[in-house]
Amino acid sequence: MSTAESVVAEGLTAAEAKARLETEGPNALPCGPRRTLFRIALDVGREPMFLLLIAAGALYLVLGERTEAWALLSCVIVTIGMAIAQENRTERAVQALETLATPKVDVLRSGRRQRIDSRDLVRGDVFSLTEGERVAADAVLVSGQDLLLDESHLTGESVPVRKRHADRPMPMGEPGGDDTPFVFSGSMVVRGSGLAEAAATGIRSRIGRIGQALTTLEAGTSPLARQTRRLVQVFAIGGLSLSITAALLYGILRGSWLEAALAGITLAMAMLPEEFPLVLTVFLIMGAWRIARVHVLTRRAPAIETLGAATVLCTDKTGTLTLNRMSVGELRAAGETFRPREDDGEVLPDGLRLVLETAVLASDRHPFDPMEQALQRAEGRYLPQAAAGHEGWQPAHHYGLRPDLLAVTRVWRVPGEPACLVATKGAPEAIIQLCRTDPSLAARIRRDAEAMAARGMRVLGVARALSGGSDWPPTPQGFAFEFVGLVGLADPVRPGVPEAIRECRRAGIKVAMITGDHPVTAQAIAREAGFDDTLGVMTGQMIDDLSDADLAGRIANAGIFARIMPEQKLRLVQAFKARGEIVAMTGDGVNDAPALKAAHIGIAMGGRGTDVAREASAIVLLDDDFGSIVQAIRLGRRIYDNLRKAMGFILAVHIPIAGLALLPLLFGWPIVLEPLHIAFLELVIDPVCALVFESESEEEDVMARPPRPAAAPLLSRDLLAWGVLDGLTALLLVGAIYLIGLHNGLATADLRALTFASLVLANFGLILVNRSFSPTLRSLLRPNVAFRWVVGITMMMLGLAVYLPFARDLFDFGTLHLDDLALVAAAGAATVVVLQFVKSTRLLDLRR
Ligand SMILES: Nc1ncnc2c1ncn2[C@@H]1O[C@H](COP(=O)(O)OP(=O)(O)OP(=O)(O)O)[C@@H](O)[C@H]1O
Ligand SMILES: [Cu+]
Repeated sequence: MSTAESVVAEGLTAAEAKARLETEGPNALPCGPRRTLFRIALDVGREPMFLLLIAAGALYLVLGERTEAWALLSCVIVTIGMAIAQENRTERAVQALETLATPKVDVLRSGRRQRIDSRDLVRGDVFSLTEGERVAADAVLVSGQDLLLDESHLTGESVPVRKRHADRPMPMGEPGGDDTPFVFSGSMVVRGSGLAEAAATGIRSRIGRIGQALTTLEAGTSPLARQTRRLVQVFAIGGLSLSITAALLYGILRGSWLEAALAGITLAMAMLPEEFPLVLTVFLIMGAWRIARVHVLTRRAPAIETLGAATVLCTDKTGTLTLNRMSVGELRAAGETFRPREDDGEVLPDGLRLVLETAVLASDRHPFDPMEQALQRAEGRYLPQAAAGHEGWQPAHHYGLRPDLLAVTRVWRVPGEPACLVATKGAPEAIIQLCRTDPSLAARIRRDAEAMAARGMRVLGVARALSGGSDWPPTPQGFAFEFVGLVGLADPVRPGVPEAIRECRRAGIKVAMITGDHPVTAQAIAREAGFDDTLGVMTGQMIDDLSDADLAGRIANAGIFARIMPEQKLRLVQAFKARGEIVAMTGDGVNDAPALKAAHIGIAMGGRGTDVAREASAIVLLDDDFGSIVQAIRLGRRIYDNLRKAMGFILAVHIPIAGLALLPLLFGWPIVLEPLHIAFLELVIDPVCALVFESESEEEDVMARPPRPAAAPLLSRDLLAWGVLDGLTALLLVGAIYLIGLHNGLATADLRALTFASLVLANFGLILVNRSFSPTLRSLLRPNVAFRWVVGITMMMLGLAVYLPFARDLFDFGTLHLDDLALVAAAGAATVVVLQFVKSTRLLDLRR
């Protein structure tokens, strides 16, 4: 404390702090609204099915039919359960940023140390850093002992950085790099302690600014959820008006208003499209699970539907397209070239020793970076003596990678030497700049570097300098560097990537590479990976020089974006979006977060990504493999297809149910479907049947057709027509059986059992013809385990309902005889035959 007090005597006074708190706001990040249990209960209570069941149950109670009433009310529990399960799924995206806030902090106010809520910390406050705690605000360190901070949430660098206190007041700087005095809100103090003067709090802090950028960008609501809601609305309004009309007619014609109400409710239940949202939720949850099996984690359910519509896929290069398994592929200096083949007895030419040695000296001693690891391995192989010789050298200083200078510089104290050795490596342009080489040498270096890059290698320039003192210049530009040579690092393209890219191209998806690497390297890798070579290259510099409108115009002809800074990714996403593309984008760093959030599908890297990137993304790639993205897209298309099939099916099955509830009412025939039957069909049989589509395998052309237009409706005109046709066919067949039974003088209970069973069998027929968009017999018969299960379970439930005395009484079923069963089976078979014939005429295109 003694040092601290000498630097910052007193800290703020209470009055100053209070005034600042009022003008600048609390030191906290805004957090998203949370759903309360009350809200969920309220939403469930508004479910129409819930209300109808309760109404029907209440009417039964009034009518004195206890058993029916309780059976219906137990269905209420089923709806509540389903609704809560559905609610629970929504937006569980935990805000990592929120949890970063520390609750308490020690501050120095008027010379006294006191503990306050971290919310109340203001700019200018002197506060303490403690091991194991997160830093409360962006601040300049004024005293500190042996401080190590984990800044990975800002830099993505998982190795903790060392901090050194400032001995004079200074403005805030950048995160990353050792021995700076700047600490940042949300970083973890890994070791040591200190005092710091707050420079920015709350939303003004760096993490707050990122959080700010994240919340101001619209994530966009799921178009599918919106469409489903509209579908439900249209159907519900239609169904309700029909039900009310029927109830009024019934009441007027027959005079019994209580029964009229019951009939109306029955009809409404029959037509209520409550399965639509249910199926959507289930398919998305199951879809998330399927996608997880190809090592892709879904964080936001809507991403699954959007995946299938993606038109542009922007991907990182290193680690996603390539293995990030670097090896030294070439060394060059003064006309000499060496390409390691890793044979025994290979020797490194003398003229290239210095290149490799210097490159290693410009690396961490225990490197984390795969490039630096590769350099160290090469040194161990070709220069074991040099590696051993550097053991005793002491690291003295370090300059990290910066957007404006793509180079890493390290200063070493050499035992027995008066001067320190400064080694640097980085992008050739950066090294040329550092060495201030004359134009002819610069031109030669560029030529060499490009020749190496053309072989797909990442090229680093290497330079060295000697430095006397211990007073290091603020930037590496302060040293007198001398150019040493070039190192090329090879990073093989991931196996499977060329196939995955070919698949994307066939599926009409444009793949764009976004890389920080040199354009020539990027192009070489693109060629190897099988990118569309008619597309050009754009660099970060070119992008900076273009207006948003020009960028959106030019971007269509580019497939490679090289020397891009993470901050520029957001503009690229927005330019693609301005062209109406559906953009999927990968990223891993903190700076990628706004772009990931802005993309339709943000894809974070699970392996090397930061938490912030993950939180901003819709999906996380667990194995960082490009191939997995393409598999996820393929699954996304399949899930969407299956969802459409299920929606078509649901539309269809409502028609016979509603028809059989309505027609007897109109014509004065015996009523066979009562609320309980309908509840059984609607809450048990239909949803279970709809599940068959979830496990339906993909259409043969799933990756051979262009992405569906983003605005394409879920139920297209053709699919709608097909669904109605399906339903009418089923109604016709089941209605015919009902009339045959009626004609043969069956008792109402027997007729009810017959009709109900035919309805279930016709349902199976509808499943079969809806399983594929294609009319081939093969697609009709392809295996689907779920279908067998559903048929088995449904038949069992039907059997129990018809033959179990208790259930038979509850459902008011008569007996089914053998000839009845034959008729029932015929209903199912006829549905398939008729509709399969219709499908084979190909008058309707169900695919879109
Ligand atoms: N450890 C390092 N030492 C020296 N230079 C480096 C180092 N890391 C990166 N560079 C330089 O900075 C450039 C950009 O690197 P960066 O890591 O930002 O690329 P990136 O965007 O991750 O690229 P990619 O898309 O290939 O993953 C590199 O091409 C290289 O020239
Ligand atoms: Cu329904």
